Amino acid sequence: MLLKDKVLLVTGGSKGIGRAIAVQAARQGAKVGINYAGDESAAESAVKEIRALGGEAFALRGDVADPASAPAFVNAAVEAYGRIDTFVNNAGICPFHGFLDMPVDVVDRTIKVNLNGAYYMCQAAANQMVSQGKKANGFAGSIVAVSSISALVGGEFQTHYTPTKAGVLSLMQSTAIALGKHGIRCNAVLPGTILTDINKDDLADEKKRSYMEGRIPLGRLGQPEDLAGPVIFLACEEMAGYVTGASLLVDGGAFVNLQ
Ligand SMILES: NC(=O)C1=CN([C@@H]2O[C@H](COP(=O)(O)OP(=O)(O)OC[C@H]3O[C@@H](n4cnc5c(N)ncnc54)[C@H](OP(=O)(O)O)[C@@H]3O)[C@@H](O)[C@H]2O)C=CC1
Ligand SMILES: C[C@H](O)[C@@H]1OC(=O)[C@H](O)[C@@H]1O
Repeated sequence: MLLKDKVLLVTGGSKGIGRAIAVQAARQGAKVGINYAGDESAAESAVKEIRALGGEAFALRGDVADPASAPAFVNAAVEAYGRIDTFVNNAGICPFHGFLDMPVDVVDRTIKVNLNGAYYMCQAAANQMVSQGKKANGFAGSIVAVSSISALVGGEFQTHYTPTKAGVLSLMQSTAIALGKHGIRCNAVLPGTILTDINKDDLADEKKRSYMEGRIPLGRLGQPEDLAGPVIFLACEEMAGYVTGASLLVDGGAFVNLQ
């Protein structure tokens, strides 16, 4: 088991990519904490799924856009498990909308959740890891952020969203520098198009869905579970102890497929 007795927290862990990470972390021996925004029954079912595997989990409601939600989540984990080892910043929204008539509140909310929320959460997690100090092996913890292929390429209906994903990637690069001396590694995963609630409506358009599928050399859209292995790898100090400031595309090859 790659994360035996480690503590892993994940924001937006009740559904989609975050849930797949939480479940795989529990399979790998981690004790898990899940943050979610509003859907209590999804969070309860994620906790139930982990406990059914014999794992330990708790869920805490909190809007990541609220700076107070970050210390609340970290403190709840410390109360439950005594420490944190890996923090996965995953919560995000993508309300598809055209550029020219983009409402101000949609831009502001997307930035507050995806980028400001990532900043507050990673900062709170890092402070906890620094206060725990380095272990005998020199590591104090790791942070993995779910950025996106959209950090590197654009989207007509994602002009408010893609800058937040580029921001999250940049945040991991700068925190890798700021936190290296504390024994904290910071990395990003960049998913391609993964089938979750976030794009259910967008991909209900069959024409768009088959266009997106056609762009992927591996021949299929992603599943949330496709992200779990890469995140666990980056979290695991035995496997990825010299990896920090890195970004890992998990997109079935979509990014490199020009023609
Ligand atoms: N799916 C994809 O194709 C891709 C997704 N990503 C990124 O992956 C991450 C996860 O997305 P995905 O799994 O697809 O999305 P889902 O919609 O399936 O899940 C989103 C999760 O985030 C939570 N959440 C949403 N807003 C907040 C908030 N303000 N505070 C706390 N939790 C919140 C949701 O909780 P609740 O339901 O309670 O609101 C839910 O647990 C996002 O950052 C997204 O940008 C990146 C590239 C591709
Ligand atoms: C939500 C989209 O389907 C998804 O979000 C991303 O970050 C990817 O680039 C996809 O566009």
